[in-house]
Amino acid sequence: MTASILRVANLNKHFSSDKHALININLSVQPGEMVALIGASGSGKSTLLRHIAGLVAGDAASDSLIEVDGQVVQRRGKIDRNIRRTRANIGFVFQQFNLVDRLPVVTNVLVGLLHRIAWWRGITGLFTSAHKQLAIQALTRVGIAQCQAQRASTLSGGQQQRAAIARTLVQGATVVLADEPIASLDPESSRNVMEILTRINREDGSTVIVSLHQVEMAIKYCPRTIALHQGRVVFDGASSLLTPTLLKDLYGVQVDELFSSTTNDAHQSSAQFSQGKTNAVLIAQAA
Ligand SMILES: Nc1ncnc2c1ncn2[C@@H]1O[C@H](COP(=O)(O)OP(=O)(O)OP(=O)(O)O)[C@@H](O)[C@H]1O
Repeated sequence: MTASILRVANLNKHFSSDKHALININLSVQPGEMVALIGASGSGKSTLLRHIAGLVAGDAASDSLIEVDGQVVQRRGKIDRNIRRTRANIGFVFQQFNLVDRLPVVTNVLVGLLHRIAWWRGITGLFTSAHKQLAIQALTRVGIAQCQAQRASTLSGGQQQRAAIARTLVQGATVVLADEPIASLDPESSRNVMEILTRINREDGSTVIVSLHQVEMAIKYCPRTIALHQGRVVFDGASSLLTPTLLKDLYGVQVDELFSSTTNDAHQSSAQFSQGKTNAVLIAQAA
């Protein structure tokens, strides 16, 4: 059996005594999987992704462990001291793109190399022409090479998100964590970004974990879905098993938040849903 590329064991996170944001999370992901993380607002999606990237430490009281590609990210609430090296393999795509507005797109993409090149080149901006070629290749793959010299602030939201994905490409990340990458995009740009993530997953074999509000996007693009509800994993299985009945069981009235009413994808998936069966595995629903 292949070793997991991501392992999360016994992860708990309290932000305060009455805010238990992640409750006993256990999961593993195999190399090359494309996994959706769904859940209503506040269910813990961002918090979980930030723990996986080692940006936030879990509760010290839990016997927790997060490993990416065999490297410890954090254990028992302590970020590993080799986190910089581990993070070089983890690309993070944010909802708000996290580009430097006043810098050219190509320079923003080159930031992805900072983990891999001599520190003095990074701080002086002395990237080699081979580095720049790499950045342009990445921009070509995401379809915005023509924007390379523009300031990031002049791009549309969808283009900015594609530049952010190009940054993870030059980084050579084996695991891409995308935190609601389409939440602020129009339907066409959303589809575009999801298609690019799918291509990276299929062509490069990168493992992609993408948090989404819209369940129809999870079903369309991700073979596996992990659903969170109030900090707990309540479903982990094939996305095709997610039916309206199951989602209603899992989320009650909050289920409406998981469907976008305006996109074609939403209409297609409701039709697809009405033919579906409710035979999925529920996890910890009673807990
Ligand atoms: N730094 C923090 N301090 C206190 N509480 C926090 C902090 N970060 C997150 N939380 C709380 O933890 C819970 C999970 O938040 P999180 O942002 O992970 O949810 P989410 O599923 O990503 O939501 P959304 O879809 O709205 O982004 C929420 O109740 C949130 O208010």
